[in-house]
Amino acid sequence: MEGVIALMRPVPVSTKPGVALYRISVRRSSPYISTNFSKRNGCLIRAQQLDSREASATVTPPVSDSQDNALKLKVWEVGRLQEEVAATQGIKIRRRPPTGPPMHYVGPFEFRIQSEGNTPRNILEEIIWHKDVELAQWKEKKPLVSLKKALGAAPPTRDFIGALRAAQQRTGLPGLIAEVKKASPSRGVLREDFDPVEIAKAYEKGGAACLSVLTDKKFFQGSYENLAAIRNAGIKCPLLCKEFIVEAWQLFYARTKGADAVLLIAGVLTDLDIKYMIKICKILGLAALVEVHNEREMDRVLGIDGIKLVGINNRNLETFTVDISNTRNLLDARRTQIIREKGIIVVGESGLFTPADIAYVQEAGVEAVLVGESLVKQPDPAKGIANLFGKDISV
Ligand SMILES: O=P(O)(O)OC[C@@H](O)[C@@H](O)c1c[nH]c2ccccc12
Repeated sequence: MEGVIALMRPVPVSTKPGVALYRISVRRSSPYISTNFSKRNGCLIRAQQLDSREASATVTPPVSDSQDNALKLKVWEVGRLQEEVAATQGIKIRRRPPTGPPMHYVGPFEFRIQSEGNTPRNILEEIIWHKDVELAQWKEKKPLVSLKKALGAAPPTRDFIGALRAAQQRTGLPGLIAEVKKASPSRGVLREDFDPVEIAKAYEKGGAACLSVLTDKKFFQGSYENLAAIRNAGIKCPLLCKEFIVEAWQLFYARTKGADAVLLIAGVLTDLDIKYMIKICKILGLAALVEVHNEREMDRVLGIDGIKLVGINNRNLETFTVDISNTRNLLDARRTQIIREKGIIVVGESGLFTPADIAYVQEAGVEAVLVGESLVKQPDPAKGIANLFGKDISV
């Protein structure tokens, strides 16, 4: 079941008289299910599967002669299957309907009707749907082949996890991932005079082990230019590309912009997606911070091999409520045992403002923290770090 992933936008790749060949790409993470279909005598025939991984969708001859309708039907069917897979894993975030909101026709008029099915149900879903639209444009501009070429020119990766461990050993406090974050949907603009490189330098000076750089433009006013600028400014802290990743293409892109680590959100990605992306991260030398928010997500992630960094987000990305006791609640004795056995580092994320907050999550078992708002709002973010930890951790 997990091999079934939502399709498809048919792209004509060649047209000979009587035969039309289409490339059909899956919507989700997986380049391995790009499949060619050809149309002969009004029927769709699977012509070639480009990779050995199974794509379970098969195309049956369309009932009508309209190839377009048949494809749309398939898109819908496979999309439904994908949602079923996600639902069995407790994932509530749906992916954008691949064909966009459905059209309705009344006589000669054509219009879209808003319904539960074509309207995002919460902010995270809205972000993910917008990401799908953005991605379609980016991939057109920079197809995977060109990104793969650009990888050769990317700066080398630095050891994100090693930097967190070293900081924790040096200070006896959780290693700090300081976030370069201009704005967020829940808090609005956090800092008007936002100079990402200056902030990053201040974080490094203040003792941050690693940095997190928001790259989402629409909702967080971030950018990949910020990521690349920080990387090129000689900052030594390893960098996390803070993005809403739904496709493997984004991993390649992040790497070409100098990322050392990426975020994978378990509330958005199925187990299969996570496993697949972790493999690609390994190939690219990227660390993966896999983020969970609830017990179900935590247990899914603890069941996946190869994960070394798990973030517990204290903020619910669907409702924006923040509760730092979430970190403690998810780290009960049973899970803590698994985490120790697997050598996982847990990162406490969001809503950390005071030395008492840091002590609280450290007591709960985290070895690293991810902090944005409370640092970025300080006139001098380096001093902000000392205030947050209750002491200077730069030396
Ligand atoms: O600004 P805060 O409350 O310190 O939070 C930082 C970080 O945890 C938060 O930005 C975050 C955690 N997970 C995310 C996923 C996407 C965007 C942002 C986030």
